[in-house]
Amino acid sequence: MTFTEKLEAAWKNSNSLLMVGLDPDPNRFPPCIQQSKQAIFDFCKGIIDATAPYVCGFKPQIAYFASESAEEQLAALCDYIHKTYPHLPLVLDSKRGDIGTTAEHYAKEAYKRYQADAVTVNPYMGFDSIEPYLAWQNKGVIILCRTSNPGGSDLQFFESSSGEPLYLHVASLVAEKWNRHGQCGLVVGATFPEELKKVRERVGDDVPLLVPGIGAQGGDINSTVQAGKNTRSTGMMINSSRAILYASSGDDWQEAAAAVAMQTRDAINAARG
Ligand SMILES: O=c1ccn([C@@H]2O[C@H](COP(=O)(O)O)[C@@H](O)[C@H]2O)c(=O)[nH]1
Repeated sequence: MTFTEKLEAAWKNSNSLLMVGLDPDPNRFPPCIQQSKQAIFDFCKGIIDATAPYVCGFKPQIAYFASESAEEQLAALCDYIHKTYPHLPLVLDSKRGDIGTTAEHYAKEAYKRYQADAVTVNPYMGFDSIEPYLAWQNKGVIILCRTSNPGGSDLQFFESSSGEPLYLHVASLVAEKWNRHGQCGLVVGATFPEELKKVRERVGDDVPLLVPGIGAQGGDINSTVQAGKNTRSTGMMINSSRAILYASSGDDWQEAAAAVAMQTRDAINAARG
């Protein structure tokens, strides 16, 4: 099964466009978890089990694991997701970008070591830096387009000679040239619904958008869904990390995370119409 087939099935069967981001920060773990030798694994597993009924997938952010020398815990977590929730796509957020020979190893890291269904990548070094990911024909390649952070405008709004901003050029390149196996997606922030709408118009129905920026970054759910949905009222993995992970720092952390995930899914679904 390809990444996009798995994602389509998850959207339909879970009736959810919500993706939960796994950004484990040990300083914010509840006290009952902090003593564990594998606290990062235990915390993320607790969040995954609590929120799985409400999501279309999970997005671990590799930096949170690597900075704590917890790559083995990330690998164990990815294995756990695959075995326990085989219907839910796993998107590794690593935003890699390098020359082809090195990119081959980043692709192997994502798809083999971590068994990711898809990985985020940075397009700034051009097609030969993306090509090694495309060699894994069933796997997803989710390319940064219009990121959610304020500084994203510094470069992504830079205009080409045709007057087109760089982020739209990236959207066209991906949709028209790079998407060889139909497994490419784009990252577009919920904090910029106008640009999200332009990207959706540019790429049509079949390029999935990974949309971070609701929750802790303040993106509006209704505007996000109106701007980014496709004609089937799907097409997005709308990510929320901190607002769900740290909904409570007490003993009720799992219940609180589940409640926020359910509310967020319901708000997204209400906006889908
Ligand atoms: O443009 C981007 C691309 C990726 N991210 C990542 O998404 C989550 C957002 O976390 P929140 O706590 O929901 O703000 C995080 O892992 C970022 O690295 C993004 O925010 N914007």
